[in-house]
Amino acid sequence: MGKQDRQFRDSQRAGRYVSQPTGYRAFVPAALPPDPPLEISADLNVLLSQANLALGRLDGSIQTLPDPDLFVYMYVRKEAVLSSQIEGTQSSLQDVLAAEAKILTPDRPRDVDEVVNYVSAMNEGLARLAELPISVRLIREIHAKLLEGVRGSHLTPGELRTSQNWIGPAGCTLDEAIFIPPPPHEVAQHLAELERFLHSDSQLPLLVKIGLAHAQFETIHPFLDGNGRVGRLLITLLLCERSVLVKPVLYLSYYFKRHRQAYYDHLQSIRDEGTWERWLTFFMHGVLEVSQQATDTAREILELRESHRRAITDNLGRAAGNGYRVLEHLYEHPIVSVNDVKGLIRTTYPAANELVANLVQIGILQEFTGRTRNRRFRYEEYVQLFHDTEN
Ligand SMILES: Nc1ncnc2c1ncn2[C@@H]1O[C@H](COP(=O)(O)OP(=O)(O)OP(=O)(O)O)[C@@H](O)[C@H]1O
Repeated sequence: MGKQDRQFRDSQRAGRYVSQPTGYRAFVPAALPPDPPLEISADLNVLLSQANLALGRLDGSIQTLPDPDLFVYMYVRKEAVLSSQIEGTQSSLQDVLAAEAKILTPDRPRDVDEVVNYVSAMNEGLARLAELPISVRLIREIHAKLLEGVRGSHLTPGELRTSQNWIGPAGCTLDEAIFIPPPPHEVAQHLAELERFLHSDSQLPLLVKIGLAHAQFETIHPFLDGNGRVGRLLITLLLCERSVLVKPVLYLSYYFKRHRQAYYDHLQSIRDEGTWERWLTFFMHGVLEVSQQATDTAREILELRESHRRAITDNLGRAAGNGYRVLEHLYEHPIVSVNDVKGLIRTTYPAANELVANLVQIGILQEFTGRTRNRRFRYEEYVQLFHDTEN
């Protein structure tokens, strides 16, 4: 086959641009898997094994934690913050923790609710997996949750789009678009094909399947808003559904955010040049890098917990038992008030106040509102473990 023929064939591999009656050209994706079939080079194969190993190690390190659920809390919030930050949302992890602890500050970013919704969408999606496979129906439910009452909520949450959308610089017109996804009447059909691919017993390695599925989802762009976030949620849900991870602890959005332009460019060149393998290489690098980092985080959490348990044993005397209870609680609720502690250990206000003062004294908690009433205390070192990779 000549060079030009090959170029033409590759440009049609992921789909084709089709002229629409009103004059513009929309991209109509071809069903997965790619045809001509993927060529998994020796290098990509090595990377795939490394990514698989790193994911396995991450999964193992979470499962050996004394109470895995306790430690998942921050991973989910971190992924939610990063995925929402890729474009637009300004909220940080600290803002989300404060919002969840119901701390109202005048400078609270308005878009923090978006991240809180992302957390709910992730948790509900994971819970639904017990009853429902990953399907168009589940994706729509997740979308509805994600957009409930926030940015884009006027854009039909949970409903597939019925008009043409496009991707390009903010406020650009259809004529100026970088990319025009398939016309609205085809969306349901392309999503159904994607669902079939996900449930087919093709021999492709699971990570390859997930990488292909994410890119295909972004190409279909089935909603008027939130496509990026739903597509990234889909990655985590697939990893959990297929039991690659027992818990949602991979914050891959960290990688997409850091390499945002490359992320967008890869998605675009799949469509224009059929470069599925290049995208998969980029994707596997991300899985590898973030898995290793998340495994380190799990080890650091364990070490922190050990050292703080020791500090409690050494300093709290008879109150040590209550100290351990508060410490465990902090992994799921890193911000507490004296009243929270009072309720947790069922004691009097003065006793809870004293315990909190002791925990401040030994460096576990820190008051951060600067107020004398309604004080709030944060488990600072724990929150900091997740902070480094945020910005
Ligand atoms: N050529 C492209 N340029 C930019 N983004 C693209 C491109 N192709 C696909 N995308 C995907 O589209 C997403 C943006 O779509 P949309 O605005 O509907 O999603 P969102 O979740 O509301 O936004 P965002 O991901 O930007 O926060 C990007 O995150 C990316 O995943």
